[in-house]
Amino acid sequence: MAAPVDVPSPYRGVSAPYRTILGIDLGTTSVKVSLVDMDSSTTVFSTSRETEATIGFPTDPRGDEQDVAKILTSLQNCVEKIPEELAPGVTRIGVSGQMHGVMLWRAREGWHYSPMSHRFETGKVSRLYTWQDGRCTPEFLQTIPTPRAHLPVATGNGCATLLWLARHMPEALEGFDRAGTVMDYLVAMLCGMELPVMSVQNAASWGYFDCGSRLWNKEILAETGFPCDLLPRVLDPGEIAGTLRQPWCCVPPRIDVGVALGDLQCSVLPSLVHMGDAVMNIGTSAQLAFQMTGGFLPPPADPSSPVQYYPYFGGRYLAVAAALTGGNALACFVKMIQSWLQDLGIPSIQEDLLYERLLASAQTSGDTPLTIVPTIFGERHIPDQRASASNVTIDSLSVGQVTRSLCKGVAANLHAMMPREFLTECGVQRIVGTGSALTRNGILQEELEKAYDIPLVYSKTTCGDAAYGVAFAMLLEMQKR
Ligand SMILES: Nc1ncnc2c1ncn2[C@@H]1O[C@H](COP(=O)(O)OP(=O)(O)OP(=O)(O)O)[C@@H](O)[C@H]1O
Ligand SMILES: O=C(CO)[C@@H](O)[C@H](O)[C@H](O)[C@H](O)CO
Repeated sequence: MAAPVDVPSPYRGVSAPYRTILGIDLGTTSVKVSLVDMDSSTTVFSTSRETEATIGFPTDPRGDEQDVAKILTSLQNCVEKIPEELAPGVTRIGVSGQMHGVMLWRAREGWHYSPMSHRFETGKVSRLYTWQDGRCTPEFLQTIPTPRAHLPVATGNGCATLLWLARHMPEALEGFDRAGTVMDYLVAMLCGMELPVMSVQNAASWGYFDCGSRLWNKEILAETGFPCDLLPRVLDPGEIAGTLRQPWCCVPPRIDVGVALGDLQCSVLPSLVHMGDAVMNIGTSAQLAFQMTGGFLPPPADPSSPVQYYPYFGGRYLAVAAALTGGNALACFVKMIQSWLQDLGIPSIQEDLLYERLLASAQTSGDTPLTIVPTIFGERHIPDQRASASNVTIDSLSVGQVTRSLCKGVAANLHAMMPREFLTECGVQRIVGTGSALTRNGILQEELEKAYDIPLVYSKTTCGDAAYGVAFAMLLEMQKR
């Protein structure tokens, strides 16, 4: 292991206007960073970048893979934007991000640090096999052992992906001796850790993890030839994983870094302040979640149930409808229009402008009989279902009507997974809407309000960001100690 680099003079004895926690979210579409003031819990700086990390030709046609180097570059470009006067005040780092996914790296060769630029570069790493990866078909899932866990295993879950790779593409595992989510890799890199650690939240999202005993199902996995040595040690949410070894971009060294958390738990935490509230977060995917009372124990695994119980904070659980269909359905529509324009030799239109025009035409189109089921990625409880359109009439094909029915379809899909009646029976009286795919889309808001017909309020501040949420989680943890 390399010796820690000396603290450069700019970090010595500098006082900053705020003492802050740096929250990082490694999302599927974008990375976000938030500096949260420890006294007021407010955001004093935030920025984000689209990673454009998706690889065009994955190793399996049903796969969904991202380039880890692009994610790291986008993140460091964000961190470098932290204003000079705020950087010395960073006292802790919290990391959250896309759950379920898995990447591999080689110990001591997984990254390189440049003492000149204070930036890292990726070394010997695999691609990131994301939560949207579809190679573990229902047929494949039937051939793998039943886990001893309350969460069923679905395609895109880390352990299922590793099992698939071990069986069908063993060369993809060769040369690697470490694995984790991309967030665990980042934490290991920042802290110079020989072995990565993972939180209960992300371990549960990989499958084959028993939240009760906090143990991996190693004996079950070992029988299948699964490389159990790759499974990281598991910590509780809020625990410290290590210490930042070197100055990183503008962030001073020797500050604590928390074990990486799930984006789902972090994005709902700041908004779930009242019992009786549920949080609806729509980013690349969509989740509707509320907190179960202390002492609640989840029922045994039921893969056909659209509601699952995810580990939250302090040993509690969240009831969650985690739809694979969210902003990605609209993003797919936008990409389709752009590629049609290109194929037809018509000048392309900027993405943000296209969203603006589509949403404006849906605003004037009013209701429509056209029905779109937008489940292009299937859903975990119905993996074979794909998107479809019905009730297509000659006068329901305007761009505004198609956009509106797509939004209506995203709302209907979430409502089918966790309907209004389920929420009210569980005491939910209000929904807090967060996530940029929801807060930027007035049509989606209208359609959700119609579908749910219970008060829906929107959190337009950064409170709904997982980057803010993970910083907030660390702040709560510090206040407890
Ligand atoms: N200009 C825009 N106007 C409205 N919606 C947009 C616009 N640009 C992107 N979106 C929506 O936002 C979604 C991406 O949201 P976001 O950046 O929050 O993703 P993310 O943080 O990577 O998601 P997640 O946290 O789920 O991984 C896209 O899928 C798209 O539906
Ligand atoms: O959207 C994601 C990443 O960008 C996922 O991690 C989801 O937020 C979510 O964690 C999942 O669908 C819950 O099971």
